Amino acid sequence: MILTKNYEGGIALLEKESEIISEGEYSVASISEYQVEMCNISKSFAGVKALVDVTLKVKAGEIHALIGENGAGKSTLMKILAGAQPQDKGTIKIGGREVKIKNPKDGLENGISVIYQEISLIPDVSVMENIFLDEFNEKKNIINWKDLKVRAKKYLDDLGFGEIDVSEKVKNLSVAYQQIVEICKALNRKSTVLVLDEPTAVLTMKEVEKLFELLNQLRDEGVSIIYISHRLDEVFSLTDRITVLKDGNLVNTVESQSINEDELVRMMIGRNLDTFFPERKTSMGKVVLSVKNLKAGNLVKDISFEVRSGEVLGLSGLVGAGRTEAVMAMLGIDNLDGGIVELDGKKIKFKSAKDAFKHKIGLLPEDRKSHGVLLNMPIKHNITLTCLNNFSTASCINLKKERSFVNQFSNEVGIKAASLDNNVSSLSGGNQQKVALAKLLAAHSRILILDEPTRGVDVGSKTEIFKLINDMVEKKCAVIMISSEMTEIIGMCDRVIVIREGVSVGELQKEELSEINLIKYAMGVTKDESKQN
Ligand SMILES: Nc1ncnc2c1ncn2[C@@H]1O[C@H](COP(=O)(O)OP(=O)(O)OP(=O)(O)O)[C@@H](O)[C@H]1O
Repeated sequence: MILTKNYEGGIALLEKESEIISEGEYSVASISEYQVEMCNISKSFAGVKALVDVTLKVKAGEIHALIGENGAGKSTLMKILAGAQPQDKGTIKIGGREVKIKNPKDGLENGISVIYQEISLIPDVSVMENIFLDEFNEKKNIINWKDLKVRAKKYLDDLGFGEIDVSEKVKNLSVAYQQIVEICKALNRKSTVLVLDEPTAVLTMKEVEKLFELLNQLRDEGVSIIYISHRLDEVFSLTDRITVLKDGNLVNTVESQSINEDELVRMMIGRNLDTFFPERKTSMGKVVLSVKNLKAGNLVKDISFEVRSGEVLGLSGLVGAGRTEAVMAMLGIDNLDGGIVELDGKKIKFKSAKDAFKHKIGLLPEDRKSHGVLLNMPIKHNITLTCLNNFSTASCINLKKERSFVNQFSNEVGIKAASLDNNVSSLSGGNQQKVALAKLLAAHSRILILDEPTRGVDVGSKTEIFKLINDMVEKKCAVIMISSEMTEIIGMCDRVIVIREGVSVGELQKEELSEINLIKYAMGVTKDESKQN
């Protein structure tokens, strides 16, 4: 297969070089308006209809949003396009020509690159090796490391991420930086179809801006971009057309300019959304947890905060500011190099997450797949893992009691699953996140630390999750919430500590919370100046 430009600036896929007549002109009978045509695609997993007769058509030089509730079938459709999963039925055309994409190699050869929600880089090798991985093969046994370094650096500089060390192992990078490395890898493949699954979930506003600039640039170069997101503001600001899926079915494809947010939400969830941030009765108690002058590794230099029972404390800041790292060190998961942690006014040193859990402190980790859930265990066991004692007598689990709890609880959290006996790995990304949260809520912790609690969760379910958090807070639970979504911080928190470059630089009360104030603190503007706005 040969990928070449067509006369409209789009991309054509030719079988032989002889099909090219002159630049931009070739002897293929018909050239489709669409770069990607997935027609009547169906897919089932052991009785679960993930996709039913879905058609998706994406033009060259278009950013096309693919949206829908958790479990609607978005990732499955993209996995089929990339060759990660076979469809049961339906055809795929790329550049007007029908193609059989049987495996990921076929996907790559057809110019398709997917950046999944869960990063798929090799953690133990360097940034540059990950970017150029496709270039390593047995024929090329001499690697020009100097050249790789220069080229990797250029990609990162061009994207505005020159601070990433190309020789650093990927596992040592933040999730946001790992995502940038994934994008560099796709760019190096000269992909003509780029799929991004929730790419901004871990990026801050500044990084999102940079990413959007890059995506607009790629669109202008004729790349077809399929953009999966639960953030509707992004969908409107970035994309040209939107395809909505619901329960595995196509609802519609519309021009982004032709629809407003309420109409889109109705298409997605089949109803209106009343209040996004539900009301909470606030009644704060005394300080339950406090940290002073926390120091850990290079990222946590001097962080102090305290949280009261019945309070939601936000930790805000740019990606890499040290929020997650501070919490990990506080709980003894990572090394704590200095500072004081107090629980109920008494000095304490947690040895591990398990130790913290014994003190009724629960953590919802940022990396759901590695730390939040046990993927190869049933959904029901994941949920009751933290509260098995409630259903056990004399080391025997009362299975009936356990099942009834799991049924009720998974309903409350809104987990969509064919059966709660299925493994968590069979769930969509957003539903896995809900299992991680359910597991934590079921433990009835008195202090909850939620790191990006609604990552990958659809709009309707976000509201449900906020209600559950509010219920816990009304029962006097103290919540520490780390979130890159500023609207979420503003809508949910009673108070916010802003962290910049490993230091807690400011505290904002509820009435002071605004995007502009949060950004100013995060970027280093003094408190008095920020309050004037
Ligand atoms: N490997 C699998 N085994 C069993 N069921 C699966 C598997 N992969 C997906 N499913 C099911 O297919 C349906 C669609 O899932 P998919 O991941 O495509 O949803 P999604 O729209 O991407 O959701 P999200 O927004 O949560 O990422 C879900 O019901 C899911 O549980």
